[in-house]
Amino acid sequence: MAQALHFTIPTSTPLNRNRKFQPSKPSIISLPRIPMLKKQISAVYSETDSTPRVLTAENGTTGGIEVDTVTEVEMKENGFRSTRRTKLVCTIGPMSCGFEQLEALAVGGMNVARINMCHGTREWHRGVIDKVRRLNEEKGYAVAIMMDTEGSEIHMGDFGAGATSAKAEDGEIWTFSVRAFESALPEYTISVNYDGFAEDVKVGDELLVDGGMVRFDVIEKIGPDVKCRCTDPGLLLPRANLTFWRDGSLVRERNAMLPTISSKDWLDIDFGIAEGVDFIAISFVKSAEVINHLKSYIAARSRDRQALLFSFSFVISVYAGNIFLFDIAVIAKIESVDSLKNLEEIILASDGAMVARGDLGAQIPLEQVPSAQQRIVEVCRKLNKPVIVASQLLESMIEYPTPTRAEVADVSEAVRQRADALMLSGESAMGQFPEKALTVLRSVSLRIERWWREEKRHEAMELPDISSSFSDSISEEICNSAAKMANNLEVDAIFVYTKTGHMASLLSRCRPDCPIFAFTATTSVRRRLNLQWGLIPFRLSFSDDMESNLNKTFSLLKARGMIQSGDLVIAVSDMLQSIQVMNVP
Ligand SMILES: Nc1ncnc2c1ncn2[C@@H]1O[C@H](COP(=O)(O)OP(=O)(O)O)[C@@H](O)[C@H]1O
Ligand SMILES: C=C(OP(=O)(O)O)C(=O)O
Ligand SMILES: [K+]
Ligand SMILES: [Mg+2]
Repeated sequence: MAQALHFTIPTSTPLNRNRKFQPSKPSIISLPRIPMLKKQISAVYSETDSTPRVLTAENGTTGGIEVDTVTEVEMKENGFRSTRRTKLVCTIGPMSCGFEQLEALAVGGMNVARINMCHGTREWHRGVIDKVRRLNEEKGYAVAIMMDTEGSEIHMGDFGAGATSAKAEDGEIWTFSVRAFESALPEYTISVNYDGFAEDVKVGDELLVDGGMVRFDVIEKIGPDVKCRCTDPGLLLPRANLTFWRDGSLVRERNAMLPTISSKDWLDIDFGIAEGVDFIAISFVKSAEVINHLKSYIAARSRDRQALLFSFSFVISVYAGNIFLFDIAVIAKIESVDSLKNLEEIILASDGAMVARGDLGAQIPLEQVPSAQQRIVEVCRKLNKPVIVASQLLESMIEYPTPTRAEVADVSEAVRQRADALMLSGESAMGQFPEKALTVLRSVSLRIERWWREEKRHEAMELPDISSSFSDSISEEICNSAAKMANNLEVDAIFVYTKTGHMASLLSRCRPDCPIFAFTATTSVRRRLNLQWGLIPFRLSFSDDMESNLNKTFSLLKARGMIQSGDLVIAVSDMLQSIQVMNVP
């Protein structure tokens, strides 16, 4: 196959009023041959019915194009230039787990549904996954699923007997105990999940619940029980995180030696792999090692699963660095002192990161959280990994229907930093107003993005070369150039035809002014792209013939009223590494 960089370059200056031009003959810059593994996409797995299927441009499952119903409506109403670039993650809990509630969130712009394995039963988690799947299949959404592990840090247990919270008042004496309680807890008693707790704490230590939402002084130790006096009153919520401090420093004793992935987490991970979740988020990551370990585990398990599903000798692993079609992306949660120390190596090893400000704010002084956030977002952008800003974005909306001004300012700061995604936790899991909270994230994102775009005040970020092969370098250069051209020519959209999503993510990394339409042949890649800034993922079966791909796309999108004749588009593809500039015919 031709290894060429195709530039279809306009003869006249393209920036006239209606940005139309007469294309000249394409000028072709020849590059050395690179093995492109063109045939390897010949078989892909259709996830809707568990039967392997051959997808080609001619006999694709739909012959059409799949896109979110919400995106489609938004694009028709506001024009695609003003679609939302920042993606939204919602934690699902008792207030959002019904089918109608999930649908309302999907309508409201939820791109990823997160289930937190700290809470709920296996049956409950499976129920949520099934409902999201059904929503995708029946209503055309591409909501991805993120499973968030519990991790082995110290936390309180449930209250038992259906109690959902307890109030600790100033001066009250509470017992934190490692005993196993059969039924309801005695009054003023909290169970602790970590057996070494009673040994590790000392009289005089300060005990912080949920990073300081409630504080206690340790006053006495009696066997498995630790008696504490409340010094800062507040609400105790089930499974809240516990840290203890001595002489102003976080105590990291034997608990620092707890494995990042506990035995319960491994069971949950097996469950996530079996269910085919899109993302697994790992709590309290300390180093890159654990991420590498998990990734090779997932790869091995996915291969087993593939072997099971395919008794035929299809080639299903599609070359893209080391990405497989069944791969589950691993998200490193940055929420500890160690994760900040090893930030670059952790991000490099992961497929994305989360600024988990809840626990992070319990491990470093609160006033250091904003700069840590800025640094994490920046490192992720440079290394081309999606980043989620999480926790307390709209905390007051758990109880109230409108956010505080400060919360809106916090959300807009994350949008201004151009994080890939924002996340709701308690607001959507157990708050009174999940949909309203999502609406606030959506409208603040849209407004701030537009404001910054119109003012052209984004400082350009120096993006380092990240490719490890010559072929990848070509893709990277193409994407950097395409994004720059898109801004200079003020094009309406960038189209990217991508098998693995890699080329789409490289474009997203450049944060261009226009939206990026990402066409991919597989539902799982499409769902995964839903976490990345500025990407509008479509499922489309396409071939290696760019001309026919473009014609097909134009006619399908035009038929649905999503683009118009005359719109100016830049198209790039990872099969025929090329950039083309053209008006929609
Ligand atoms: N599956 C669930 N079942 C019950 N409650 C949940 C569930 N998921 C989340 N929650 C509630 O929402 C709150 C916020 O969610 P999240 O931030 O994910 O957890 P945490 O506060 O434990 O870190 C939790 O403290 C819990 O009260
Ligand atoms: C997102 C976080 O993790 P979790 O809710 O699982 O504690 C956090 O700590 O901010
Ligand atoms: K968790
Ligand atoms: Mg956390």
